Amino acid sequence: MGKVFICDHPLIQHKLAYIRDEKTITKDFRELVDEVATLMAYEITRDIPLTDAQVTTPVTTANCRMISGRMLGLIPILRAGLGMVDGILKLVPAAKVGHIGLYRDPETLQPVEYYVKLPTDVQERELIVIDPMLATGGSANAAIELLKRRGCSSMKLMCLIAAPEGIKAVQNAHPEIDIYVAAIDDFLNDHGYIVPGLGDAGDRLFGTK
Ligand SMILES: O=P(O)(O)OC[C@H]1O[C@H](OP(=O)(O)OP(=O)(O)O)[C@H](O)[C@@H]1O
Ligand SMILES: O=c1cc[nH]c(=O)[nH]1
Ligand SMILES: [Mg+2]
Repeated sequence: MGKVFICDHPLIQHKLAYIRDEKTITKDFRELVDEVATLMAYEITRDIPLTDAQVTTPVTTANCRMISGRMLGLIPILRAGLGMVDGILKLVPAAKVGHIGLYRDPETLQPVEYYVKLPTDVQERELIVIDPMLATGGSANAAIELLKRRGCSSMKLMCLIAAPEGIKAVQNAHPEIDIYVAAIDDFLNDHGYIVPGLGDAGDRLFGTK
């Protein structure tokens, strides 16, 4: 079974409190999500393999370790996943970015696909599927299934806030996937919103409500 990692670094938790706050304006919300994404990227890249390398310093030769192996791919689920991309790219600027456009039908809560554009070598990359909110898990599962259908085999899921229902849904459908979150909240309300959550991440990022 894939693991669930709670990124409980004090800086992440402090910023998450402001992100949740209904008084936080769009500009600050966007900046805070970007900052938390950078901090979470530090955690999610912790197991990237290293190989020995020698570097010539101005003094002598240094035995170093450098990143080797498969390159990263970031897969934000539109729209809200976009808010975390730049923050991760600050740490891994060579990562390529693929976009999966999904919106959740407000009645059925089922994800509706409207856009897909992936790097041509996506199958060869270690992927991070990015979405601030894991509610029912329908959107994350749809994105992961789409990537698997395209031949992708190695991926992690990165969210700011998850509902227990969403974690269960991803674990049932994709038991091998590790999930990184800043917080696991209490439950979903009747409209499929995470409680206490932060409201609609896309609307708060882009000021659409
Ligand atoms: O786990 P789920 O129940 O599928 O819900 C989570 C999804 O809902 C939100 O997207 P939304 O449909 O609001 O689209 P948006 O990002 O364009 O606002 C959120 O960003 C996730 O993609
Ligand atoms: O709480 C929620 C649930 C789904 N999507 C959001 O943006 N927020
Ligand atoms: Mg939304």
